[in-house]
Amino acid sequence: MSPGMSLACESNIQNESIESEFQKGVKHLCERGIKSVPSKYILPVLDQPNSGKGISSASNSDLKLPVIDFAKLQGSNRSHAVNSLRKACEEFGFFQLVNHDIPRDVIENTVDVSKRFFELPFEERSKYMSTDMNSAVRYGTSFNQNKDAVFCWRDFLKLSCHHLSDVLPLWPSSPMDLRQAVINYSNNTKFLYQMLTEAILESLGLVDTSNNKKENDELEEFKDGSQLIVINCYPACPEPDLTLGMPPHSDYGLLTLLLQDEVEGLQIQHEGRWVTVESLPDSLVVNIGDHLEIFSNGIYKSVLHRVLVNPSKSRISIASLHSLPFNNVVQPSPKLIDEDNPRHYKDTDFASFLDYNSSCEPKKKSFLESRKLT
Ligand SMILES: O=C(O)CCC(=O)C(=O)O
Ligand SMILES: [Fe+2]
Repeated sequence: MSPGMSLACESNIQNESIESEFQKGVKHLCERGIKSVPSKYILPVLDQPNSGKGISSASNSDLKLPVIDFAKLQGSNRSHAVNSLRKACEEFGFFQLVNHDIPRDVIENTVDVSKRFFELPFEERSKYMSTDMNSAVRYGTSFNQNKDAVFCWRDFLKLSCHHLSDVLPLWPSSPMDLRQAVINYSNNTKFLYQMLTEAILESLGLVDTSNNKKENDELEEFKDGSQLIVINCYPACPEPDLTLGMPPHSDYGLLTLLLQDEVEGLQIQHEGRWVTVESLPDSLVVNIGDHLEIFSNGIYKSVLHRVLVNPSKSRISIASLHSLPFNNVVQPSPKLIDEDNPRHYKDTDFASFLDYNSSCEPKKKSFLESRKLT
């Protein structure tokens, strides 16, 4: 072998071992004391958070997400709250949910145990690493670490909650209280999801509320859907202007309920601007996913959002993603289609979303775009 070839081999081996280090996640990288962002995480200038690209960042005082009071949605005279919900879903695709009734200790325990999970030694966390998108438990990094050319500044733990008795033994056994804390949290968010779904169907005019009857075939199907808990960890980043915690994306399912800690970072796209979502004490952030945009035949929008990282503080968020049962077909509600409002989307299902994700680098709303009828 010529000396030149041997050098080329060595640098390939070096590149491969650096690549495999990145696969271990951002927390692992930070624990090794980096002072700058490695090139693997540096976005092309136009995709960097402050590049503009025709979209400016609004400050918090500028614009706020609508606030929906869950207690009022549950009351007997709820038509005003249902109207506010409809407006929030039409105009923002996102809202803050207050008075949601999840006990404070359930929330605090979930955030606390999530932080402790990410503080475990890498060897313990890595037991749950899997590149299989269908795995019931998956510890990973970036957005789609099998495909992303540039990595984002996020590690995550995904826990499928469906069917709980089958998947629970697969969830991390350490920290010892993780399973119980996440079960409590997921039961609470499932209940909220079910109540919100009922109110959302009502806001679309799809539930017969006369005589206190709540009749709707879709309601039962929605209520019994799938649930995935995603715990996101965004370590403090030495150069936050060069990278993102999550790239602009929309969520695939029906509804996402998000708990963020006190560190802000989430931004949503609204009227051509990036709007920072305030961290309101005791609230949850709720957003419409692709499936609900399809089901509502485009009346409600699944909105692009992204996550900025912080120069000094690590951030935790916990997303509860709700969708239809795995094999169900998602289609625009026939009741929302008529001559004036033709069908805007093709049928889809969760499996085709996964296929799409495994076959290409997910870019922004491309899955939803692929379901649109022209
Ligand atoms: O961390 C956040 O604030 C947002 C997380 C998110 O968008 C997601 O998990 O899909
Ligand atoms: Fe999201």
